[in-house]
Amino acid sequence: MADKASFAVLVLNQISKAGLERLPAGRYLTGKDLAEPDAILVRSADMHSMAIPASVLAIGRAGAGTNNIPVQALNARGVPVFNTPGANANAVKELVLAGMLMAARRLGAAQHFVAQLDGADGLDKAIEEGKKPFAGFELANQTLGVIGLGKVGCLVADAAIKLGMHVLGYDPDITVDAAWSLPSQVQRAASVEDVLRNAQLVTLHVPLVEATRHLVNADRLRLMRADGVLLNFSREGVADDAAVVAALDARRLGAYVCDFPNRAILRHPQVIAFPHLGASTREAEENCARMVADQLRDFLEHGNIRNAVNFPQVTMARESNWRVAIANSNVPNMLGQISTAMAQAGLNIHNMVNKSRGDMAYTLVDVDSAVDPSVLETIRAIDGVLAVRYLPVA
Ligand SMILES: NC(=O)c1ccc[n+]([C@@H]2O[C@H](COP(=O)([O-])OP(=O)(O)OC[C@H]3O[C@@H](n4cnc5c(N)ncnc54)[C@H](O)[C@@H]3O)[C@@H](O)[C@H]2O)c1
Ligand SMILES: O=C(O)[C@H](O)COP(=O)(O)O
Repeated sequence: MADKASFAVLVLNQISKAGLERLPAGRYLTGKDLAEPDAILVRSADMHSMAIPASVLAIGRAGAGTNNIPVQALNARGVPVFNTPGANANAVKELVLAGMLMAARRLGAAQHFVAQLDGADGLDKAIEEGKKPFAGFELANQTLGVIGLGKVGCLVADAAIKLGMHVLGYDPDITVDAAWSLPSQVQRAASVEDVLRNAQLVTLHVPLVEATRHLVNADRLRLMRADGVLLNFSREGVADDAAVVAALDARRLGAYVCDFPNRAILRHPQVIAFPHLGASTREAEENCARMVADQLRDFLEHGNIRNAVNFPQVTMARESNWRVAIANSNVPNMLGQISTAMAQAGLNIHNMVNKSRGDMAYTLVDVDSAVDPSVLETIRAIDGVLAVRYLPVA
């Protein structure tokens, strides 16, 4: 493990230099072979099967989805999992637009047709004759259903309105900010079924959790129009791909645009698949890397928590040189026990913030003098305390 004034950060995926540069070399050691890291930076690497070292204090996901990270197990260790809400949303929106246009105008098949022409005499005739199967439809005046109106879904809805489409949106837990960001023309759907029944194109922008696994399944696919287009830029598993292929084969669905190829959909003529490219733009990679590095650094050095998927937002400006950060279960009398332990050690609390989210609570305490290690041990021993860190200003 790095000494007190520095931190080791294990980097599991390619993270943009723009972000790694925010972790100054004098204080941060970054690399892919660190045995006892203080933190881990990750994109889509699967961490479920990985033994996460006991030294790890935080995980930073340079992106939105955290289904590749064992968040529940990390809760029990009091380890926050940071992500970067919105930092790659524009990149995904643009690829969704590309996917809709590719499906509507049959661009993949049309390009394939041109690529296999041999350029011999009669090329013009071959082109004019051959283009007939690729006539498509225009997006303007079509209805797009957007399931999940978070950072990506709201941008997609807005872009679709600007293209002259009608938009039907569904999100039972839409945030106030997201609702404010939506154009007034977006219609509110009552259910997933409502969207599938009434939209020609349907795009999915929900996280993969147990409640959204196979959100679009065989029964629900039957509600879609036979020439309908389903777009999945959420995650593999949000749509039941076997059921999608069955619907395509039975001509009950027109096309499937998907960012998560797998054996079920590979080489299907009505599938347009990308190799998980939604966030793969220079801009998105830089945005995500910068955002996650800044959040990780603020946590490691000051205990502040911004954009953790499993912790409340907790930030407090430094007003003294001695800070203690405590993660604990959200149960009664934790604050009382923590402040009693401090008072019994003669520590005067200068400033304090405590917030909870679900089962998790987090406390930052600034005190007026240095904290003896024995006080930290006393706090660690309190039933329900998950993690304790001492963060003196060096
Ligand atoms: N293809 C890619 O490269 C790429 C890039 C970014 C995000 N994603 C995926 O897209 C997901 C969404 O990204 P985001 O940045 O918009 O996240 P977000 O957290 O801002 O939005 C997700 C929205 O889904 C809503 N939701 C959850 N369950 C729902 C349900 N059952 N029905 C309808 N809405 C539901 C939530 O209320 C939230 O508003 C991510 O979790 C990730 O899996 C993929
Ligand atoms: O959830 C996300 O942010 C995207 O799926 C991006 O994944 P990536 O960082 O592996 O490109």
